[in-house]
Amino acid sequence: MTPGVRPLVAGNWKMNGLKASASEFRSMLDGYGEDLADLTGLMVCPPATLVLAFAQMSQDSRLSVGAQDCHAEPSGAHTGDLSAEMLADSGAVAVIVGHSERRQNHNEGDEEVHAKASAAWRAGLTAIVCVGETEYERQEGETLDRVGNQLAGSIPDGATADNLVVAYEPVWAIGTGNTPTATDVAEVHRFIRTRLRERFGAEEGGRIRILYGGSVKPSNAEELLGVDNVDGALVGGASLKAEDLLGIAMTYRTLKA
Ligand SMILES: O=C(CO)COP(=O)(O)O
Repeated sequence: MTPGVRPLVAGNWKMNGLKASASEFRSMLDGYGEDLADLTGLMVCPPATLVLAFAQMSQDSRLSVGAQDCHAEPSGAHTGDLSAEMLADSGAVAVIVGHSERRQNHNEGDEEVHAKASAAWRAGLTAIVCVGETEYERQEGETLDRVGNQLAGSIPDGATADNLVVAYEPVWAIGTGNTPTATDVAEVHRFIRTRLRERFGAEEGGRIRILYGGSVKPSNAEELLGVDNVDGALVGGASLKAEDLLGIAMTYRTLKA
């Protein structure tokens, strides 16, 4: 945690969810009471097909809806792509960019992620920029170099605590059940915090949320979310079950007690 920073627990549904998932979403809405909302922000990033429906359902709640990717251009001849403006128009307030699955499956490099983050800002969305090392890079001792390069290359100038969230997601921890030790998480998050302060100023850089992502579940949330400079979680698999995502958010009851 970072003193004075409201954490965020965000669920990344990836390519999962049909209209029938609305009941799962409604359970999240119902479970996200005012007492929990006082402790942490809660967001669901469903597939783009559900953004509009979920945004409409959550209109009077404090649960927010994000998207998982956007194109860098506002409109044009890009069959199958969606612009940040379209996502904002559908009710998204944030968009994940540079997730490792997009970096790997779609060959997205830092330059493209940078353009997508700029597009998010142009449309008034918060950019959730993902960074993280592969297993090989960790074994070779290259973790901080890799993360440092991704931060420098993927985040445009002008980041603030409102328009940027950084998600540290070690690639080898995603969907594997493996997580780094709390000490390793602390080292990387401290490094990211230092870089953000250097680039965006001590105060603004000190307030930008840095989420941890990779096999977060209710049973390990307390250990991971309690680490210094960990300001919430980006949750994949466990976010598909309302009780698990809420269970992770509820960790803040214990941590703030
Ligand atoms: O990629 C992730 C979130 O963006 C993490 O996924 P898992 O929580 O399934 O490991």
